[in-house]
Amino acid sequence: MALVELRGVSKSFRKGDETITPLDNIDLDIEAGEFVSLMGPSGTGKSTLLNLVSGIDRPDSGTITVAGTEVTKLSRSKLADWRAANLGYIFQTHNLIPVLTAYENVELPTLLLKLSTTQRRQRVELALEAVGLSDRADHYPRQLSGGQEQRVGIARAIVAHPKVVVADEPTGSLDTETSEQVQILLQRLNKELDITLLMVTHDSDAARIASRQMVLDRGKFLESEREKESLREGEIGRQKVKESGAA
Ligand SMILES: Nc1ncnc2c1ncn2[C@@H]1O[C@H](COP(=O)(O)OP(=O)(O)OP(=O)(O)O)[C@@H](O)[C@H]1O
Repeated sequence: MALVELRGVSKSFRKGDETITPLDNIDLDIEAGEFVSLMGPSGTGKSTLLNLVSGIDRPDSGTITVAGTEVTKLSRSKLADWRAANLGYIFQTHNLIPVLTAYENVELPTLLLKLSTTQRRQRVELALEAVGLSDRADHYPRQLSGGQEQRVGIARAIVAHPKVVVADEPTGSLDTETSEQVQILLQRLNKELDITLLMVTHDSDAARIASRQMVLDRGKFLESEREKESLREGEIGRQKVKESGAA
């Protein structure tokens, strides 16, 4: 069985009189140790998919199983504990708490786990070390660069040793150089720490660092390389227009 398994998953939302179906009866298998990137036009349901895999939202139909646990069957209270122990979430804007130091921000998810003080400290120190920020442990977010803040966000996502880490446009608000550093870091975490990653991105360079590249469009995953490539080219075109300030 794959580490993440989606079977017949559908999700719709109502917008006024209209029903939109970002995910229409989709299947997905992600094996342990894989790094999967997910691209697709804006509004196609990429974030919706991450929210379902992480149990933040529930599908209308279908099942989602992560590391043998059928997430779709868990009650709301069980889901919170399950998520704390099994799932890491990297946001586009790191969402760090400004009044807490880097160390305290990374420590937060571990407070939901049954760990001794020593175990907790070791986990936080290891996570900060993994992202190369041991020397910034006492710094507050405002004392860090954008790239360093994102690395703290990544340390926070991996500190509980989750089975899966989902990332929603982790390089979306970074400049090119910092974005490349974060991409290298994610690739290292995947290869060296064997962290299974599902990353949504609009950046085709970031998508290429993944071991498998998927594209979602109109409720379905695109299968053929030709379809995927033409969609990616469309994304690059849109990105260039945005960068030139024409949009
Ligand atoms: N809670 C909600 N209530 C109503 N509509 C929603 C909700 N969440 C998402 N949607 C709609 O579902 C569609 C898919 O949204 P989603 O955020 O998953 O897209 P996306 O592919 O991540 O987009 P982007 O690339 O712009 O971030 C959009 O039309 C969005 O407006």
